Amino acid sequence: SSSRSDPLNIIEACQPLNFLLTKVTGIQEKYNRSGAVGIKDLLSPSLGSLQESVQFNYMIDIPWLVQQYPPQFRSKPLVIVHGHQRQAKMDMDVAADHYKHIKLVNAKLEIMYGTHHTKMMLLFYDIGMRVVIHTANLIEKDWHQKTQGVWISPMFPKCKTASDAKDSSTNFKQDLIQYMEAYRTPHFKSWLEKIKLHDMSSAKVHIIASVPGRHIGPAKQTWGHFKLRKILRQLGPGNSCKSWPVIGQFSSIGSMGPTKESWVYGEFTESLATTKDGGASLTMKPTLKLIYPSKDNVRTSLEGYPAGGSLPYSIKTAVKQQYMHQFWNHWKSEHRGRSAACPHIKTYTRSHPDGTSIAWFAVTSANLSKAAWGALEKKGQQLMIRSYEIGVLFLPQNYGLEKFKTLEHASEDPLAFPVPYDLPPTHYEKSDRPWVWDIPYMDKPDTHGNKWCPQ
Ligand SMILES: CC(C)c1cccc2c(O)c(C(=O)O)cnc12
Repeated sequence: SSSRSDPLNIIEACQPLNFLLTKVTGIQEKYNRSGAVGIKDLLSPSLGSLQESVQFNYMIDIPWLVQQYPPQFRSKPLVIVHGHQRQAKMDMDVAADHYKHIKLVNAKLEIMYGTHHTKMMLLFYDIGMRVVIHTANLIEKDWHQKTQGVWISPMFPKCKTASDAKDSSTNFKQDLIQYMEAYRTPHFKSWLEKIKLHDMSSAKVHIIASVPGRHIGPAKQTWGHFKLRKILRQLGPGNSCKSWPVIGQFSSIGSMGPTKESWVYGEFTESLATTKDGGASLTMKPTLKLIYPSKDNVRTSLEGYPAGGSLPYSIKTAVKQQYMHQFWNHWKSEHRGRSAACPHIKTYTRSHPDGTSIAWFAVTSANLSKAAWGALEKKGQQLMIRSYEIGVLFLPQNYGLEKFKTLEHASEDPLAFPVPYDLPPTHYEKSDRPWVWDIPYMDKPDTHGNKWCPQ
């Protein structure tokens, strides 16, 4: 249909960046009408005649997920890739038993505390396939009143022979195949054969992924923040951006070590600050700005304190890293109407100090943690990663540009980048505290008049 709300029109209107936010219940419709999708839009018949799909995720409510598929696709073969073990794995097996079209694949997690965070959909149609890389769990509340990110590929045409099925200039297909091969599971054999028969030359993003392991040699640059460093070294901004702040935005924080140089303002910032051919560590490190909801951002959000149930920053970790306070900035998204839609999206970017342009942008499942991005061990010889993560990196030259203007400050430019939050970021006040999920908040009620008493 020709209506703007038809899912295919939403997808086509967001080309060539194809970066969307999820629809939010309870904000003005104008902020959901363009640049936003719901899960039913992504699975809509108007995007293609679905034959089968693969859902990679962390939290999956199987009955709810099945209901998000349109009736005519609801019994097409569905593979769910998850990382649950022990009781949670058994619970998944029981839930899936009720559906004969569903098969479960259990990702190997051989390093302690690793999780399968990756959120990706492989949608196979009659004429081709789409890849969706996003940040939302497959549970209702992740698609209700949060800010989530979605990158959706163009339709990748199915080819008759593998030689017709080209890759993109960003090696998207090769990197997707390499990521799936890293699961080392025979269940992926048929999917990998199918993927190889698709022409992915239209993909304009780079894949930045993580797989569990102690990666050495070339593998050290294949995953995590060293993959980002490798791409930025080859194709990143020039030295003109040396003074531009690097920005991280996420929904959880791991243990960063005893000082800022231990990891976050050490190896991690060095990767975010990498420029083409110029050594990031040779000259001064740029300002690091971290966007994470304050206690008041959560209290005044649409969900109220319960939004904090998806912001699992623990007090025992927070007390060990008070030095993080210098980096905190509010969650603020006035220009997208989402200041009250707590972020579950994770993004990383490098922005001009005035916020009018950015040098690159990444959206990913990876929070601010060594488990997700990797941490150097053995005198820098190996990069240890605990979890599966996947994200996409947008570089301006893949769109014929030097830099991206930001949509917030250049609203008519079709190539202006739709950054999900307001730039420049707003630093916490002295009295602000980062949201911590396992301590009580009894002083002020939230938007629903409730307090927060976790136990
Ligand atoms: C601490 C763990 C169990 C947790 C709590 C709340 C929300 C979480 C979440 O949203 C993810 C994810 O999205 O991958 C992953 N772990 C989450």
